[in-house]
Amino acid sequence: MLKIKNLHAGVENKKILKGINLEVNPGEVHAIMGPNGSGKSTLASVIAGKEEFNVSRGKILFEGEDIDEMSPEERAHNGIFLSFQYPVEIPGVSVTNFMKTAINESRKAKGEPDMPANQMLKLIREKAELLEIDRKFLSRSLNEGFSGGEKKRNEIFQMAMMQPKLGILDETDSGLDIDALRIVANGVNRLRSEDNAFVVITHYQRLLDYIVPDFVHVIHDGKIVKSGDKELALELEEKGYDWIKQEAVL
Ligand SMILES: Nc1ncnc2c1ncn2[C@@H]1O[C@H](COP(=O)(O)OP(=O)(O)OP(=O)(O)O)[C@@H](O)[C@H]1O
Repeated sequence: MLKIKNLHAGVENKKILKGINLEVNPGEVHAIMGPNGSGKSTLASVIAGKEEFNVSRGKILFEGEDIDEMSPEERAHNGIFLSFQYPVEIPGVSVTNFMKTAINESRKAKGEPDMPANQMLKLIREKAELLEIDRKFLSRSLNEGFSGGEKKRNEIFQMAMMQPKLGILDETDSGLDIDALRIVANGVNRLRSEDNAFVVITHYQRLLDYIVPDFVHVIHDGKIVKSGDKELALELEEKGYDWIKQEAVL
C-alpha cells in the first residue's frame, strides 16, 4: 500500500529525513518510535503532503503511484488520513455537520454525488456506536472547548467516518492520559481490517500494549535505525534509546 524509498526531506536548509525506507501492507499496523526531534512527525507530515516540507530525494508510492505531485487534499481523497491535520475550532458547526461536509467534499473530488442523507445518518450512527460516542457529543461545536480526550474522540471519529486506507496517527506530543490512550487504541483496534493499515507514531510504549503493532520502527537522526516487533517497544521502555544511537553509529 505504502512504499517509501530512500526518502530525504526537510525544511528550507535543514535536512530532517535522511534516507527513510518503509513498506506498509494492507492489514498491518506499524508503530514509529524514537527520541525527540528524530523526525517522526516530519515523516507523517511528508506522507500527508504538508507543504512546508520539501522532498529532495527518494519516493513515496501509495498504491503503486508516486504521490509527490499530489496536494494534501488529493492525498486525503485517495485514502491517506493524518490525525490532527485540521485541528480547527468552528463555533456553530457541529461535529456531525463538519463530517458531512468533509465526506461530501471528498466524494465531489472523486466525481461522486453527495451521500444521500439517510445513508449519511446510518454511517454516523454506525461509527458512533462502534466507537461508543455519545449522541450529544456529535451535536457539539467542532473542537470548541473540547478537552484533550474529547479532541481524541473527535479525531478517531473523523478517521472512522472517512474510512481511510492508511491512517497515520501522530501521538508524539498529544499528552495522552490513560483515557485518551484507550480512546485511540480502541478506535484503531475497531477500525483495523485486512484492507486498511495504520502508522502510529508514539512515545508511549503503553499505547502499544493496547494496539499490538505488527512492526515497530525506531527513527534516529532522520533514519530508521532499527525495526522489530512489539518486543522492541518493550526493550526501548526498559533500556531507553542510547543503545540504539550507539548501534546506529557503529
Ligand atoms: N517547520 C519546521 N521548521 C524548522 N525545523 C523543523 C520544522 N519541523 C521540524 N523541524 C525540526 O526537525 C527536527 C525533527 O522534528 P520532528 O517534529 O519531526 O521530530 P519528532 O521525532 O516528531 O520529535 P518529538 O518526538 O519531539 O515530537 C527537529 O529538530 C525540529 O526542530
